[in-house]
Amino acid sequence: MAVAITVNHLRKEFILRHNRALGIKSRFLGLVYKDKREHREHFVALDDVSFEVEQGEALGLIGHNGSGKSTLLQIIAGILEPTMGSVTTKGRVAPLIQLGVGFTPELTGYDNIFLNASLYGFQNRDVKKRLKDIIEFSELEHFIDTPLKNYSSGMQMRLGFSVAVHLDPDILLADEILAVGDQQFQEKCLIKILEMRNAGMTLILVSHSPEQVRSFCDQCIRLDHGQVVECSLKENV
Ligand SMILES: Nc1ncnc2c1ncn2[C@@H]1O[C@H](COP(=O)(O)OP(=O)(O)OP(=O)(O)O)[C@@H](O)[C@H]1O
Repeated sequence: MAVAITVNHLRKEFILRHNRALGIKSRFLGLVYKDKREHREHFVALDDVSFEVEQGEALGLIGHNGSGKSTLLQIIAGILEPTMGSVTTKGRVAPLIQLGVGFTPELTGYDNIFLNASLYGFQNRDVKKRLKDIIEFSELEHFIDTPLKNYSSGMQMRLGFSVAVHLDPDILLADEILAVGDQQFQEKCLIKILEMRNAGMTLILVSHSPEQVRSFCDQCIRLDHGQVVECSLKENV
């Protein structure tokens, strides 16, 4: 089997600023002297993370709040740069990571479809061929000429999901995005993901639902404070 995603000794540090405790004097001195300014901490969000996902395989990513799951997905999607390490992906990656990423609030749903698809490298003429299916799947026909800023979070998710899955991704990165959809739409999305998996798509699914991970994934990884902890679908999820 060919490998679709390789994550190689990934490390991500964020800088945390601690300036709440600074008194007026220190803040004043901080304006003049660099070393008196806020205290900065290098926070390690991902620590030496390595794994591979084969083509057509589905990996479940689990872990407590703040364990590094979204950070990892954003690095795989190319949205964030790692501090150290590397990621390679094979094929077209569709990141369903954060609501609103790749969309412009002032533009209508219709215009956002073209904008979002262009970020995946699609020409307008190719989008037009898929337009009917994208709008129909999202069930947003009535609101498609409304600016995105007037969409609810569930409506934004519907549009984002519909665009992503109609652009033939080889790899889908899904970060709890379905959580904001209503139950009927969630089920429709899960069926669509299953169909795409059957057609050979690779999937990374971040979820807090053990049931979802067990029914969708072939293997899983648990992150604990940014480190990979072994995880077995049968015993740990
Ligand atoms: N831009 C940033 N600056 C500073 N710290 C950040 C930044 N982004 C994420 N972090 C920190 O990195 C850690 C991992 O965050 P991340 O969002 O990846 O966790 P998560 O596992 O997806 O959490 P959840 O289950 O709550 O979605 C957290 O402690 C978070 O505060």
